[in-house]
Amino acid sequence: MEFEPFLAYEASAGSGKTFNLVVRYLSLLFMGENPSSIIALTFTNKAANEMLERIILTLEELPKRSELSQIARLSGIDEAKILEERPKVLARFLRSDIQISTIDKFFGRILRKFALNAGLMPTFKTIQNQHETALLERFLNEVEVSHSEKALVHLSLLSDKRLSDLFSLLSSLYSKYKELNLDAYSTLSVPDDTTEQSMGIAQELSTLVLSKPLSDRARKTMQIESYEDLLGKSWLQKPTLEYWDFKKSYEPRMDELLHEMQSAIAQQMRRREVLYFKELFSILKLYIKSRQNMAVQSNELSFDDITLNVHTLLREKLESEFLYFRLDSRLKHLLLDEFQDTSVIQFDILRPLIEEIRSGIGVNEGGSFFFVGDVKQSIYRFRGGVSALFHQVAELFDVRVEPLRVNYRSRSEIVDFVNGAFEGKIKGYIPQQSPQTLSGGFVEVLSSDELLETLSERVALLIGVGAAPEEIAILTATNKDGSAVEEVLSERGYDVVTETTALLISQRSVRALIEYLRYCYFGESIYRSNCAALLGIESVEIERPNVHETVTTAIDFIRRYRIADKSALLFIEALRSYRDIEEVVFEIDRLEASSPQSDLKGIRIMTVHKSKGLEFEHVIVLDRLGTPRSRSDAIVYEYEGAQLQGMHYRIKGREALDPMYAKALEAEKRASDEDQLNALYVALTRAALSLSVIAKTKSSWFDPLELTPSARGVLEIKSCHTESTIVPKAPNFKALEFGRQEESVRSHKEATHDYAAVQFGLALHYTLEMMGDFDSSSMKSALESSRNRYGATLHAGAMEEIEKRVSRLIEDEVFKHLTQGVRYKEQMIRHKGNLGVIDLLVEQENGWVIIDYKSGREEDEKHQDQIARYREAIRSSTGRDAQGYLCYLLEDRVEWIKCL
Ligand SMILES: Nc1ncnc2c1ncn2[C@@H]1O[C@H](COP(=O)(O)OP(=O)(O)OP(=O)(O)O)[C@@H](O)[C@H]1O
Repeated sequence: MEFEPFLAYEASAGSGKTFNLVVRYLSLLFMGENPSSIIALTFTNKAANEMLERIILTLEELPKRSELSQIARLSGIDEAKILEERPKVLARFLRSDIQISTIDKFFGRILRKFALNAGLMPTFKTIQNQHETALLERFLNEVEVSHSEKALVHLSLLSDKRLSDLFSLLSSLYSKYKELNLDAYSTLSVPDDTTEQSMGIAQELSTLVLSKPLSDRARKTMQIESYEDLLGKSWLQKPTLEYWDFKKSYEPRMDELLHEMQSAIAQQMRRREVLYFKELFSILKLYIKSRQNMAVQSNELSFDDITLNVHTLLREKLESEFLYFRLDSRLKHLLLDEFQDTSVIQFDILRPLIEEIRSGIGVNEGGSFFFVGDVKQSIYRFRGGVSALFHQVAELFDVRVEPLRVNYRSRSEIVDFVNGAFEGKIKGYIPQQSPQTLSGGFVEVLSSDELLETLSERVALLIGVGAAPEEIAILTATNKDGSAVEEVLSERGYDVVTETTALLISQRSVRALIEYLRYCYFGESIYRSNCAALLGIESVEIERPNVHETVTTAIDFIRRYRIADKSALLFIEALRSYRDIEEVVFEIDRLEASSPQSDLKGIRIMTVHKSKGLEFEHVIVLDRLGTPRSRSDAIVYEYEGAQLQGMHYRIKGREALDPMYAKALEAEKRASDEDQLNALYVALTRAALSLSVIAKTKSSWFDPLELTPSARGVLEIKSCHTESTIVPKAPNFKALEFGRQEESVRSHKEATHDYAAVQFGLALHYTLEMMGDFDSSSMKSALESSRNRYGATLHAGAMEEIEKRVSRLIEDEVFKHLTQGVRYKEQMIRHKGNLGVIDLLVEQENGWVIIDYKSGREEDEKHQDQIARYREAIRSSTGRDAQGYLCYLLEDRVEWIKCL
């Protein structure tokens, strides 16, 4: 293998595209290239951060990394020499202006450089979305000034849309307006109105048909009250009237009239379309103007604003040579990840840069262009991503495209499952191979109508067998579903990481720092107390300093309180871009940067879209919680490869009358089916060790894959869960819930690697939890609930065994004695940062009794420690004595251990 300057990998998930990109990046470094001459771009912040982390980690651990041999092969430098050079290369890399970022941020940097040429201030802020109401106000103002109110109202009427819907349509058109010819409709003549003509033909047809002997229902449907009524007739959509009840009375004249009427109606629809686009485009122009003015005035730009401004600047205003001379004369190597999601406009901006590299002249001599992607994972069509671009670009720049066939991410059971699910479903799907070293893994497809319940059980099971929370990712279809999952899991005591909790400003160390800076600025003691509470200490001793230098103040603080985790350091970095402390205290809540993955503790919850490019040990993909909304976009876009060929106005029933429209609609449907399959492909290819798919029994998101409930492989856990807390948490005891079943935390306690035993333990606990009283009638109904819930996953005879053990328990004299008093089942406690569930807590006259059930005798000592912790927690929070018992519900007896 030698270094090929122009190369692309088009390959399936987990086949090492990003891996190879990192290898290539590092090879360039070892070949002596300056880090600032290499740009590596990807789509999401997460992916960019991960790429950076991967590069640093690989450099740090190079001697034992598999990348080493690859770098040696690619760069032609031998391994010993590479290792010798490593400290130097790492030091230089860390000192350089590293250009690894999202494509949006890269464009942001370009725009900042040329802001004045674009009529903007270089200090502009980037924001997620423009301020809706302010924008609406400005837009309506613009409409008024240009006397276009009528057009707006007309448009609203034509499309039967509320202003807010129209406004979001304008916003989505804004991002692609450069692909549209905004003047295309202004000169187009409007087809004649054919309503009357159609009604005339309809009446003639009606008279003709009604003159024949007909069934009552046929007679009824031939009565036409109005034009709208006519449009609703199902026979209008048919190619001929020689069908159904009309058949007997059919004569050819009927079809002549039908076809004449159909083409008149089709023309009327085209008329509506032309009128619609004329109005829409004139209004769109006003919208674009308001967006642009607003950006200038507020000095805030969204990523769409940035991209469009950069495009105007580079492709319309400046000479590109001049631009790239000024942009960065050092740029020589371009590496693009996830290329399938590049939009036409983004590519158009990058194009001169690639041309420059391709021309290989001057400073670009020896330059390179490398891109990787997977068309099957193209999921940003709605945002303008055009997967067809991949091959077009390869052709345009004469780049060799190579496949990668081996999956290095997922265990073989998962790879086989994914192959089986998508072969024949995704066009041209090539099954992936597994290396021998990655055999095994676990896949299950569960069918359930209680999605969140089943999900909690799966989480409990994974934690129960020893998975660390941060190794688990739950992928949902929408953000809303993610919030529902977050609520359920948090309620059950799990730490979760979502997009919001992953924000840098949500991290405890950063929040403590912010409170401290606020204290410095406002001098109010509340901020000081907040800061202390966040640090878990009595009080913050530092006196309020005189803040001249925010960054230095922040550094002093983190040194003093030893909170220098990665998030705090990254935050210090972010602070540098603020003008002064005043800007920090008022603006910091809008900081959108995320925390490094390694600082985040808890189960990951994210949408499938956000999971692209990422990998996790255990993945649970959850079906849609709600029913999806049906498509109601006003416009049907028609693409030919990456080029937008046309736009059609969506009208119900139009496809039967207008073949061009029918073709476009069909293509759109295919593309949207493909989007759905691609999203599922992304979802099912994130897991390394285990994958659980939780599907609804009806109208499931997974329907296109025709999955059946099944399980394959063995669930084995590689690593052990270690907890590292950066900031000490304040010890507290909090009675969270009474009478709730908390398997999640409970499963911690019966950590066993045997799936059947875990299920048995869970079902036994559940039965005891469900017993209102400890008598046999309560037991019967509790057993019933337990059977419903666990029946399918238990081994044969397990329920009977549970019944036997529970009956023995409720007859047990010690049990009867210990449970005299007020009983709290499944009492959740939090103590010293640890979460636990006491199976049964009894309040007696002379103190508390803690009972913890166990179904087996393994790990005695661990259990005793646990009880000791519970006793301490109860004692310290209630001030009363607590006795702890382990209650072993064994096969042949009940055994008690009193913990001292
Ligand atoms: N040649 C290789 N040798 C060893 N490990 C590899 C190799 N290639 C990839 N891997 C590992 O396999 C996993 C998946 O690789 P990577 O993330 O690069 O795949 P990808 O093709 O970018 O996936 P996706 O399309 O899902 O983004 C990573 O953990 C990576 O370190």
